[in-house]
Amino acid sequence: MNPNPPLPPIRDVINRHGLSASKALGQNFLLDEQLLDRIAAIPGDLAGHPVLEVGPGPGGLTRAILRAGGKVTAIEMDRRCLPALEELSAAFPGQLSVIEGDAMKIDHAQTMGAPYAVIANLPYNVGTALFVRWLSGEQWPPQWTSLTLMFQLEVAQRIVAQPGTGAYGRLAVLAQWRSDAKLAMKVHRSAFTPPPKVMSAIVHVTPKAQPEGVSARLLERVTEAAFGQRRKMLRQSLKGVPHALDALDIVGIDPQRRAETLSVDEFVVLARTLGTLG
Ligand SMILES: C[S@@+](CC[C@H](N)C(=O)[O-])C[C@H]1O[C@@H](n2cnc3c(N)ncnc32)[C@H](O)[C@@H]1O
Repeated sequence: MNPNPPLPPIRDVINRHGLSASKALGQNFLLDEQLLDRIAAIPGDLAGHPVLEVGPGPGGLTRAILRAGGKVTAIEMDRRCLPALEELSAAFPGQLSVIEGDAMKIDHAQTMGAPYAVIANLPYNVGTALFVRWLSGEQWPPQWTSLTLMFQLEVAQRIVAQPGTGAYGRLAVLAQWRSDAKLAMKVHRSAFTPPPKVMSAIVHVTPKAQPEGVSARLLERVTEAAFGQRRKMLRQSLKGVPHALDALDIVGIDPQRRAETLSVDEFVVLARTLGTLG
């Protein structure tokens, strides 16, 4: 492995391959190599570790992951980026394979075959949809060992939010009930080319043991109903979920409380009890 082959600045790669940023594909590129190396360090030691990178674009973050020793499988939708990624693959022999396609339509676990870290700087809508997918599987622990993902700052804050705050909701419960989710780094909008309108942040998620006897699907059902009418009391918002009011009674949660006052653990206990009543 050659950790530091000489590479042209990313800006030159972008210019040489005519990779003008496409708004439709949510392209905001990171060019600062020091920043990229710091992002690639967030998951911990990547030497020899399989990494799934979604949306490599011209390969800025990709080269940082390769320098850190990761064995990268990168899924990119924009075929204009493929020649630049091929150059990167040649500079790091045997370390990078590129799949042209839509990451939403690809089975990641099957593609990777072994435990893998996920690293991605994606457009907001795709990032959130994939995040929900990575966290929603019934199989736990999942095949991914960590998620290191760039989000709009406001979305990152919703992921790590604590009860009693306006940001606390479905995303927080989903991210925290069987994972640790941390806001690892804020990234100023000026770090991107072109700069987006809002600030960004990187969230780092690692799986932890799943609480016994709780179905991911049932927990999702409860949080969807509870936060779907977040200003209402639970006795109102959970009315449509069979046995939910009985479950509140059994576990001793006051039905006059609102969703945002319940801790993640309380949601877990509620879903576990619901599972025994169905
Ligand atoms: C915000 S840019 C980031 C590019 C690069 N990783 C960086 O950090 O500079 C997002 C990239 O994701 C790609 N992309 C968008 N939607 C995608 C999808 N559904 N599947 C795979 N790649 C996608 C875009 O083409 C673009 O290259």
